[in-house]
Amino acid sequence: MKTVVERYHGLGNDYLVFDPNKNDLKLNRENAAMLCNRNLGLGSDGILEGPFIGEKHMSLKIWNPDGSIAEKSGNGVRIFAKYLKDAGYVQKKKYHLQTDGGMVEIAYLNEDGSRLRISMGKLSFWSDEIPVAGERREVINEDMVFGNMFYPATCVSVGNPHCVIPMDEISEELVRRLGSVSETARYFPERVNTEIMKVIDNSNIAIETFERGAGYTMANGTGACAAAGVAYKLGLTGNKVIVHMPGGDLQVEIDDDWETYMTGDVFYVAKISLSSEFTEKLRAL
Ligand SMILES: N[C@H](CCC[C@H](N)C(=O)O)C(=O)O
Repeated sequence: MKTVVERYHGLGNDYLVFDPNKNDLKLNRENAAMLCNRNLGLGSDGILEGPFIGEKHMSLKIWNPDGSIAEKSGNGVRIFAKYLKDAGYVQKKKYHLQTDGGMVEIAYLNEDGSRLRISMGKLSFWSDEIPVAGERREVINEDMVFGNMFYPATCVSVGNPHCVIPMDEISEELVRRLGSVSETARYFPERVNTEIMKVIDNSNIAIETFERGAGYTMANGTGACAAAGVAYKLGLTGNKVIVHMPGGDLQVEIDDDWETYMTGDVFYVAKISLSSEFTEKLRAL
């Protein structure tokens, strides 16, 4: 049986969709990492495995390129929803999708499903829900030491853990340097996604992101929601912001009980058929 995957990206954050209903290869942390390897495999910021058809809802499994599992991915769920439409799994314009980080609601905004609005669930700043080590508290503007410097960190769960640091100037170089330390810092029992954030005005922010289990990426959907939530929590912006990232923009809206909505595009790149030699190599891992 040929192993076939589909490549999509959301604002340059690229994913492979692996449908277990069409492939007999079983994914594990080793072969998922090999598939995502940009030299030895296909290269990707992660794998979206599914759909798993449940009684009431479909679900997916999100693999990071280091082989770890992510509870949620914002670009990932937009891409997966586009795949579900492309592959004929869904006819509705609105439905719920189950992730390990909670239920999200998908809404297609155009005919081909390339523009979507996702309700990403409720943000939580509570340490035990992110998680952040130490006594239970909201983790707001806490001085955290990364490397040999203090940074004012506000941490938030979007279903996956985020550490957001407001800065006057942001850059790829800075988030790579900081994120490679913060990802595995002692504060974060389950590691963390790091976003550095520049507030432009009351309805615009810019971020650079270093993802847990993936490193630097051109865009981060849950990261955009996390940064917008932190900017709003700190009173730096209103509840509707455009999040500017190197790969493009996402619109984020936060309602009164911290339910968060993300609107953005995705792009279908290719259907890829793996060689039998590579499939056998993956099967042996
Ligand atoms: N690496 C992240 C998951 C993907 C996040 C990002 N690609 C997104 O679009 O939300 C984690 O381990 O939590």
